[in-house]
Amino acid sequence: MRIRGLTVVYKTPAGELPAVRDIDMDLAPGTITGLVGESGSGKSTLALSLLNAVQPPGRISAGQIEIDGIGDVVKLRGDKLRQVRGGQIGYVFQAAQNSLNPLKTIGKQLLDLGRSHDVDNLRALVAEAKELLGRMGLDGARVLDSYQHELSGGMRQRVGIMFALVLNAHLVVLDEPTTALDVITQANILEIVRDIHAERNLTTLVITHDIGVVAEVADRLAVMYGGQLVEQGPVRDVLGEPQHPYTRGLIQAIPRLTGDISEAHALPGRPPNLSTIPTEGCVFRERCPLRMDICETVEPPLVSGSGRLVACHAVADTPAKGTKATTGVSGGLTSSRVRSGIGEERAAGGDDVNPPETPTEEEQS
Ligand SMILES: Nc1ncnc2c1ncn2[C@@H]1O[C@H](COP(=O)(O)OP(=O)(O)OP(=O)(O)O)[C@@H](O)[C@H]1O
Repeated sequence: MRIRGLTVVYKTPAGELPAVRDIDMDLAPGTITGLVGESGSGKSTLALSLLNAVQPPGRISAGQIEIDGIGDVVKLRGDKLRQVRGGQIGYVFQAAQNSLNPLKTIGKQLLDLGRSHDVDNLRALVAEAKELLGRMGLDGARVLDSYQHELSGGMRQRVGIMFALVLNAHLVVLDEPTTALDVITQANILEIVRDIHAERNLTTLVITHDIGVVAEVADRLAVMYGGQLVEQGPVRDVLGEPQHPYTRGLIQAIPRLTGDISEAHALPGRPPNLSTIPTEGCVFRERCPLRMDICETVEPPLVSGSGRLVACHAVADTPAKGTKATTGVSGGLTSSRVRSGIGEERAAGGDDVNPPETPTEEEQS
């Protein structure tokens, strides 16, 4: 999946405001990408766009979402769009454990899904559902005969995953798959996500505000703030050596089991909402310890280096003359790896480092 220039706006009393702005992102086949960010950063809006399922008062106002073999999802309408949803892209909704129909058994809901996708062989569909549920440690026949209130939260979440996969989707989006589950069930669900992803060679996007979840399952990590992607890269690199001050802040806010508890620092301030997202300059500057004058007016481009994409003036450049760089985040940000990556692009491409249209093969791997 290649997302280019994706912008999604919501109609508000102050006019249409972007919740997702000019996003470029690739989901490479066979990878699990984690998308993290605080509440309100635009994760669910981005995820719904992937199915062209943003509802009024929202709409996709610009961009393309190309999927191999399908084309641009943004342009799909009617029957074709309905077939792609579920058939090619499976979606496990936020709080999936509460999104089942309370008045119908799971089996009845499965048959409804099959009929709405013109599945001829409903018996085979039921067999596939049982097999998937069995694969996730459940008694398929019993679950299909149950109403949602007869199942635990973890069981319902597994039913949600079954619904996303039963039509053989190859691209799967899981929105907060483990929220509201206890830690044991959480670990269990993540193991299932990993196993089924590998077995079926899926392309998976896991949306979460919990970096721990991403560390468990993802190959790649994308960090979102104020409707924009501020850092992307291989999960180990981003977590091991975060470069954007927001990513660093998110990681520093996690309390450790070992070491000094006082080492965990909450990110100061609050994330912006639609009406307070800055319309020029850097979206993160209000909370940034490395804020410089340039951040007020110039939006930092997403710059690539060493397989990483980062949108930060402080990472991309030494502070320009006359700017006031505030220190406070140490290490990593000015690492020679980033500098040399950016330096190489400058040498090759002139003064301006523009966001790359397509990440290189090295970046994707
Ligand atoms: N139907 C809507 N109408 C107006 N604004 C909306 C609507 N849905 C979302 N928004 C706004 O869009 C922004 C992004 O919301 P979104 O739900 O995509 O974020 P999120 O990162 O998924 O948050 P959460 O983790 O809380 O679900 C927020 O400022 C939110 O208030």
